[in-house]
Amino acid sequence: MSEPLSPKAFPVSWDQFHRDARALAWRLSANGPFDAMVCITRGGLVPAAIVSRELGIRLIETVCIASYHDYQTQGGLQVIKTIADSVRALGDGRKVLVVDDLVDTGKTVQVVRDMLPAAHYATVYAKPLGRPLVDTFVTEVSQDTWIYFPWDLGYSFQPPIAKDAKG
Ligand SMILES: O=P(O)(O)OC[C@H]1O[C@H](OP(=O)(O)OP(=O)(O)O)[C@H](O)[C@@H]1O
Ligand SMILES: O=c1[nH]c(=O)c2nc[nH]c2[nH]1
Ligand SMILES: [Mg+2]
Repeated sequence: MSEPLSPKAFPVSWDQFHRDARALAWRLSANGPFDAMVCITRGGLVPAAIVSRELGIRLIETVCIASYHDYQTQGGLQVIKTIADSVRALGDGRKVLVVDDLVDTGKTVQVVRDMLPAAHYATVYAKPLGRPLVDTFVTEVSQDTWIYFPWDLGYSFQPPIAKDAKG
């Protein structure tokens, strides 16, 4: 793996992610009710499970987009699967909630906004460049921060902070 491009790290535990996703659901409860949810895979699958449970949303669809192919480097956006007809049949998306784990540059959310312009866009975390593209989020981190999600992490030895200390 190459050196991180973002110097700051924001690691998120499962507990913290659950709390933050539930906080997102609390905020969204003022905007609903929603007839359907679209989650942007894969990262959006996890908050989608938590938010749909809290808000009682049963029609859940995916839009499958990949863009970060090489760790922290964004490549061309690939739409692997577009939004299903069951959601398109609801119109321009006025009562549809679109969920993702985070918005960074905003390019991913923009692609979905072009498909469903009137939907409500929500992410758990946001960075400044992408923030204007979402309607609701919980926590903002700086643009030079990389968010480490619990599904990408494992337990490993941490060297002590002081260079001469022994672990
Ligand atoms: O705002 P942007 O700069 O477009 O980046 C945000 C997107 O990047 C990540 O997805 P990724 O493409 O890495 O795929 P994944 O969800 O399958 O991990 C993340 O889950 C967001 O969907
Ligand atoms: O795990 C991730 N952390 C991030 O900060 C990020 N930004 C875009 N894509 C991302 N994936
Ligand atoms: Mg994603």
